Amino acid sequence: MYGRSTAAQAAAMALSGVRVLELAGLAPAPLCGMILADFGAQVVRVDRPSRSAAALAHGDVQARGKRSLALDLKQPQGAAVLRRLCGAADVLIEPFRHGVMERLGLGPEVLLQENPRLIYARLTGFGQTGKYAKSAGHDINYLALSGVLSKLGRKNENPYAPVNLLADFAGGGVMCALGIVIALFERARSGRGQVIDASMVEGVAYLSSFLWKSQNLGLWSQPRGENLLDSGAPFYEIYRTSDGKFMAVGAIEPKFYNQLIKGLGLNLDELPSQMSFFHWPEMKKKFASVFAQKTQAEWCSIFDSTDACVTPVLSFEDAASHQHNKERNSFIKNDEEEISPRPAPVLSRTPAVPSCKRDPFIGEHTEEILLEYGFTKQEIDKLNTDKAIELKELKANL
Ligand SMILES: C[C@H](CCC[C@H](C)C(=O)SCCNC(=O)CCNC(=O)[C@H](O)C(C)(C)COP(=O)(O)OP(=O)(O)OC[C@H]1O[C@@H](n2cnc3c(N)ncnc32)[C@H](O)[C@@H]1OP(=O)(O)O)[C@H]1CC[C@H]2[C@@H]3[C@H](O)C[C@@H]4C[C@H](O)CC[C@]4(C)[C@H]3C[C@H](O)[C@]12C
Repeated sequence: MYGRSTAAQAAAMALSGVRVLELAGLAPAPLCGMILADFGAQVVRVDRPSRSAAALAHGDVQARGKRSLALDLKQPQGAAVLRRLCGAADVLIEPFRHGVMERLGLGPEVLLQENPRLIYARLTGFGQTGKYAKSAGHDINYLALSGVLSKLGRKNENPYAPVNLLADFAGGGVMCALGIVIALFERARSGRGQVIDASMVEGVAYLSSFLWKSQNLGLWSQPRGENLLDSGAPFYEIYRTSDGKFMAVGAIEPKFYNQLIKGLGLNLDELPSQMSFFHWPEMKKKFASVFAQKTQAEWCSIFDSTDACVTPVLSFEDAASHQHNKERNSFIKNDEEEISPRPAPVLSRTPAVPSCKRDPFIGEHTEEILLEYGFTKQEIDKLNTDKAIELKELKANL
């Protein structure tokens, strides 16, 4: 089931024994559940029965280490099953708009009444209150409303959202996982659960505290795309090489900047001062013309052993096979030969031991999970007959 480590190491993981119910949703909640599973939690993903079209739309590519229970929450019997599961669980992650769980009779008041130790995590875009609480949205909308998107993008171009990494994942899935771990820690002292209102707008805004707190440092006094860290500075930029690849330059401090200039074969005395904003565009052109003269590999051989803060921009394939990342086993391969990043951070004594198994089919573990949570075979058969659940008979690969 687990990585190349032993089952004993898996049992020793930091979150071992924590029971999590993750209601199937889009991107952010599945990452939250995967993080908890990677660090040892027993995560059950509650899927819509596969016969529902919506089930397919929520293909969970972050399903590592999870099991799947197919349950129709729209049926009273289905909602009753979830209530019973929550009575014996530690964490519930719900990824729906405000009001959905209440309509299902599964709001926090009900579930926390029945299990005061439950940690009820509500991962939304806009939060449980406020003008947009019931509005649909996606990463780009939350990033926009947080103010962060206005700071991203090059001079004279529209603001740029970096895929759906910042709001969905950094400000959503990861922030929610942090909230759950904090609540679990607090429960060890108080014995009580609580509701986590994880808004992606606020999560990504919180991540940007440095931008807010550094407004008066002169770091952001220029228009977007003309500042030190937002593609304005020639020494904090990306340059194309002669073979059409790229090098990332982050030589901020003068001691590193001097090594950059040396590596480029330029003369510091013949260049404007490093922090001369006015000269940055012409310096950028100069650096670009120099980087364009050599291949990425040639620049790596020049800069790899220096503190010039210059690194190759690697594709996923190259990142997984890069010497540094291989030396640290930063990327792992599962039983299906799929490569993906290993869990981070690395804990020295109780590291994450990610599952190597393939992702679960919808409803693959319905019966196993219900039996584990105390349902009888008769109850399960009745639920199946009434189509409140879906049992997945794995067809033997004959
Ligand atoms: C890969 C694409 C997604 C990329 C990430 C994207 C950029 C994001 O930002 S994801 C973050 C979205 N926001 C949130 O998660 C915040 C909180 N959630 C919400 O705001 C909403 O859930 C919503 C806006 C995301 C969706 O709103 P929706 O109205 O659909 O849902 P809710 O209001 O929350 O209500 C849920 C209803 O469902 C009922 N429910 C839930 N569970 C069950 C259950 N077990 N049984 C029964 N019923 C259940 C619940 O009761 C609610 O019912 P009511 O409304 O009646 O109360 C992907 C984005 C789009 C995908 C494509 C698309 O779906 C079309 C194709 C579909 C096909 O099947 C597969 C291919 C697609 C092309 C598909 C491919 C990809 O998945 C996408 C591109």
